[in-house]
Amino acid sequence: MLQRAKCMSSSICLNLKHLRLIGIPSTRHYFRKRGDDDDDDCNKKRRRNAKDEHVGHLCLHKSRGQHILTNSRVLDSIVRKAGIRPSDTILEIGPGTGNLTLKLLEVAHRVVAVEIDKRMVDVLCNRVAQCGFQDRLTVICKDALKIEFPPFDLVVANIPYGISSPLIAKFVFGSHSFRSATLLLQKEFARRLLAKPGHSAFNRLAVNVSLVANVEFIMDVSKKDFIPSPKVDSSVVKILPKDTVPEVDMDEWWAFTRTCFSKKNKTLGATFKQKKKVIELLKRSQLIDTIAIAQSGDAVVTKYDFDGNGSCNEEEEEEEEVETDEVGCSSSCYLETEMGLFRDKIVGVLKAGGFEGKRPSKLSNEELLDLLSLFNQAGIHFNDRPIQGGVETPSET
Ligand SMILES: C[S@@+](CC[C@H](N)C(=O)[O-])C[C@H]1O[C@@H](n2cnc3c(N)ncnc32)[C@H](O)[C@@H]1O
Repeated sequence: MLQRAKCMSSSICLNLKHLRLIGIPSTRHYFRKRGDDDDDDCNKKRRRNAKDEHVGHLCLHKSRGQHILTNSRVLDSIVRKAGIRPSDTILEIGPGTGNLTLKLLEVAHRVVAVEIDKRMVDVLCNRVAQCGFQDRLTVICKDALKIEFPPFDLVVANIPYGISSPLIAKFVFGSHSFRSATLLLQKEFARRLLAKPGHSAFNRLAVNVSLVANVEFIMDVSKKDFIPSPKVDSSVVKILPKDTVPEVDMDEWWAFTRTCFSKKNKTLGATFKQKKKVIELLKRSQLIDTIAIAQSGDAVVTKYDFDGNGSCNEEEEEEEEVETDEVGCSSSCYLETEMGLFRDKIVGVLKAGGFEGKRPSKLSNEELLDLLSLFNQAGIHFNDRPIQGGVETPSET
């Protein structure tokens, strides 16, 4: 009994401290009754979710990346490193309870905060009003991935890690011009963003982002600096859009890097000789009728083995019913010839550019751009979508 009482009292002390650190005055309950929440995401089901954490009466949802940064020195460093001018409008994604927002409002002209969770918005607005900053804060209570951002000069944010990739794509490939984005990210993700060709972390994310922006490492942040502590450490990076970007159709570039980096350590020769890739490219390059490919594509994939590793055998060939055209050649036969020629064309481009034995993980953006240009000149295309006006972003950076 005595032990239980002790345990309860230490738990209360801890909660009060947490409330203060995440920005909620301990004398005030923003979430008076646990079942009284108007955000339907904080319903009973979610509260029962063992992954969520309660701090006082505040239920923090891990699924929404609700880890509140509480180390004041780290918050100050982020604001200092962001290079904010007094005239700047800052876009903050996921302000949470407002620890970073208040620091931003001390130095910036205006903050536009996009927060999906209405409970967080209530806490944020109350704190900001208490500091007298309410006239310089605009809060948008929406999903940051689903809205059109108003104009801004800088992004400064501790973002939910689950949306890092699409959010960064939205910034760097979007239509807004801005000076920089200072972002707190999961450490491994930050490493991938910063990776250079030849580094084990170098991947499609780094390739795509580095085409249009430079990324600088700012600092590492310990998991202990958050409430609740996440499982992973974090890093702050600064993304600076480049003044000039290569003239390349972005849809084509994204589709090209998706193909190249599907197996980033394979040689380009091996990747591009795969029958699946040849069929995809042939289809996209519109050298044969797309409907014909759609109708006979499956048969072709199992039947013709361009890279020597497939399951082509005579039985399969005999069993398959194929329609013959007027001159007596089957449509499969026609496709086989077309694809053989097309594969030779692809290999020819790779050889001519000296790329056949090279691996995507070691290529610079300049080399990748050269290769794409050689492919396009040869009539080989990667993108099957109509060219967009530059606002659309890749589904997966
Ligand atoms: C890592 S917390 C950061 C909180 C605060 N900025 C800080 O530093 O302590 C992420 C915040 O983003 C919000 N969030 C999650 N998904 C979001 C989305 N799709 N759009 C906008 N906000 C989102 C969460 O509700 C949470 O408040």
